[in-house]
Amino acid sequence: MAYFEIFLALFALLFLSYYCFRNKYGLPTYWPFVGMLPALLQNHHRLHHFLADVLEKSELTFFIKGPWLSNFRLLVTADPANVHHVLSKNFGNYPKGPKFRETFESLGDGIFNSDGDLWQYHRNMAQTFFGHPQFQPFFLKGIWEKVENGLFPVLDHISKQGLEIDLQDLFQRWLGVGKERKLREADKVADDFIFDCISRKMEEMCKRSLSAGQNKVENEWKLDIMNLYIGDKRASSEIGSHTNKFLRDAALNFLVAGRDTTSTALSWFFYLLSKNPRVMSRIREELDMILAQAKYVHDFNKDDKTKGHQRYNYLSRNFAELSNKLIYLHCAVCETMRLYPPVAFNNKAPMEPDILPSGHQVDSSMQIILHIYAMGRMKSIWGEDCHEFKPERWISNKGSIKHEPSHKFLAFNAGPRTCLGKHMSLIQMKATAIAIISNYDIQPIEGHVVVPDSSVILRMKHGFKVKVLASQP
Ligand code: HEM
Repeated sequence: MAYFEIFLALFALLFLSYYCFRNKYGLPTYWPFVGMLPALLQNHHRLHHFLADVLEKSELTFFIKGPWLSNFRLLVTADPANVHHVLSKNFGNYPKGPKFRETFESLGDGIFNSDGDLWQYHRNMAQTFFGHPQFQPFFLKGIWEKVENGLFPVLDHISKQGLEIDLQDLFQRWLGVGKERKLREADKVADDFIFDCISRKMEEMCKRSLSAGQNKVENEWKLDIMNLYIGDKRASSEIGSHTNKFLRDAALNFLVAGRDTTSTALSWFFYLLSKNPRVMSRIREELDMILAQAKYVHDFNKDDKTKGHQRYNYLSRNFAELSNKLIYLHCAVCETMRLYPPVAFNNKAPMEPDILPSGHQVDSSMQIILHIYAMGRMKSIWGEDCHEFKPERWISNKGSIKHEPSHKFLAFNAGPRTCLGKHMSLIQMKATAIAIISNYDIQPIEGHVVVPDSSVILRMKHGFKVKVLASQP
């Protein structure tokens, strides 16, 4: 009997708490002792979507409080004015902070994990490297080689054998072909690989500087970012000595920066195309129109089975001159990253108390989450049709690409820490799209469910299962 009474009392307490504390607007409830933890746990499998719902209902900013006595206090925002304030206007007050560093400890002292002088140092090095006049042609040549030697043979094999594959997995492997792939396997292997590269580079550089003129050596170094670091004379005085560990951290950060983001973006791009055949047709039309304008249609006939291949050959050989004509393709790529930004959120730690443009007060006991995924799905930012995949929203009345400010389209971050690989990855995605769209049809496997994971990199939780067919003329 006593048990029954205890049970009744507990039940009554729970009911009363629910009645008193539940949030009537569908927002997470703040419970005694446990704070908002229950709502987060209940939605952990669809966290980004859940937070987007919450932000839509709460004028774009919401304060999440954890259990009593814990210091779990998160201000989540999708408000472009707040984003602009944190990432640009008051940039100095919002470093990544020590918690970010703890979470991503394996990235060490690389650019992602650093603030202040160390960050500025890495940023300058990377800008010198990516801004080198030889970089762009060097990078483009690398992409086409990777497509022809790495991607086509695999896709041909898959299509001839009629195999089912996970496209997300394929992109991840393809962009991590060869030595880089080892990075995925384990931290230890990653370290061994990078340390090995560093010592080989140091040896090579010593030999070269003994045998060649100094000017020639310096020009070559700039095409390899690690050589740039190793050869940097300011290093020891400005940021401490260039130990192998420091060089390893620098290298790992650049490898991680480009690989997972671009492969994730490409996976969502082909997923959205498979759901929107209209967009796929418009991209093909655009490619054909570019060929027609270039008077490259002379020996095509309608049933020419090599048409796709010829289209690819022409576009890849002339990509540098033609890339600014790929307007619809560019818009489709941006639209993909609006709905599925490869980096789902950005984390900041205020140093001094501040008031955000939305009126929310922040201080050093909190973390701020700039929710990039949610930002792409807010009606107040992108309009009533914000959940639709519509590349046209990126095209201006004059037919050119519409510029959206980076604090509204945050996929590549904004302000002084804007992504340094933005231009590069857009080129890589458009080139890969041309290669695949010209030569293959990607057919999703029926019944396979594609949903985003809850992690910071917005990967597809169960991948993207497809068949690859050689494309019909
Ligand atoms: C679709 C592809 C890409 C997307 C969506 C993307 C997105 C981003 C985002 C959101 C950040 C800010 C991260 C943070 O502050 O925590 C970032 C930073 C960065 N990205 Fe990218 N990125 C992409 C490709 C690349 C590529 C190919 C590179 C070249 C290696 C690159 C290099 C960097 C670097 C060096 C930073 C650090 C900038 C800094 O802290 O000053 N990214 N990127």
